[in-house]
Amino acid sequence: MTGAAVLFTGVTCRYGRRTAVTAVNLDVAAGERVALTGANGSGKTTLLRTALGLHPLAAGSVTVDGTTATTAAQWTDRRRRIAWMPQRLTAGRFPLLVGELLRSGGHPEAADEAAGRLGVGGLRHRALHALSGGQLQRVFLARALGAVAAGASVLFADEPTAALDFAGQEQVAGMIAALPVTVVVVSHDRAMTGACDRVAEMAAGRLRVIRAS
Ligand SMILES: Nc1ncnc2c1ncn2[C@@H]1O[C@H](COP(=O)(O)OP(=O)(O)OP(=O)(O)O)[C@@H](O)[C@H]1O
Repeated sequence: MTGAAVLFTGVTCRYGRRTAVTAVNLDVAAGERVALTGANGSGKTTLLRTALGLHPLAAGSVTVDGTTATTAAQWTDRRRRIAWMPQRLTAGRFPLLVGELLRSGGHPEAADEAAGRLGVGGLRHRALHALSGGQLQRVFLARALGAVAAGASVLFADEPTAALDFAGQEQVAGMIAALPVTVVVVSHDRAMTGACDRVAEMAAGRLRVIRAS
């Protein structure tokens, strides 16, 4: 048992024979906001995806709210605990509408309300693959806010402001920082990293430095 809301211990991930993440240890306290930074390809996305079960662990463990995930039921529970904002759409041209994605977070009303605040409320009947990068990030955040309203205690966000205009960067960073959850956010945007308590920097798959923001 641990006091950390999210605990990475010796996390190592591989793509084939190539190691992308090496022995990462990171503990994130409940309610803390940690920004993950570092060079392109340093393993930030892979680290978050592993905690969500989207990429296998080669070694180490990840606990969320004190629990590990191995069985299918535990993974389902893990995904309910974590609201996830991916960097981009990885399901390709799967015919999913914005409204369907918003509902999938578990709290359609909260997601709809957030979509309205984020200026994408009118896009419910649009196919996801027909959105611009910035519109898609706003929809992902609205879904994540729905997931938080449905009970998620953690937000993982991968470059949530990267495709946004300046006003959007400020708005989204502010909305993420105001959430009453534990946050791990991959970002190089000052508005976002400045709203975090700590910055953890990765280099070549390893966690190099952790400092106060
Ligand atoms: N599906 C994949 N197959 C093979 N290698 C991959 C795959 N995804 C990522 N990699 C490699 O794993 C390493 C870590 O990638 P990752 O996407 O985790 O880095 P990142 O720090 O998030 O990068 P960025 O800042 O560019 O988003 C990189 O060398 C990348 O090329």
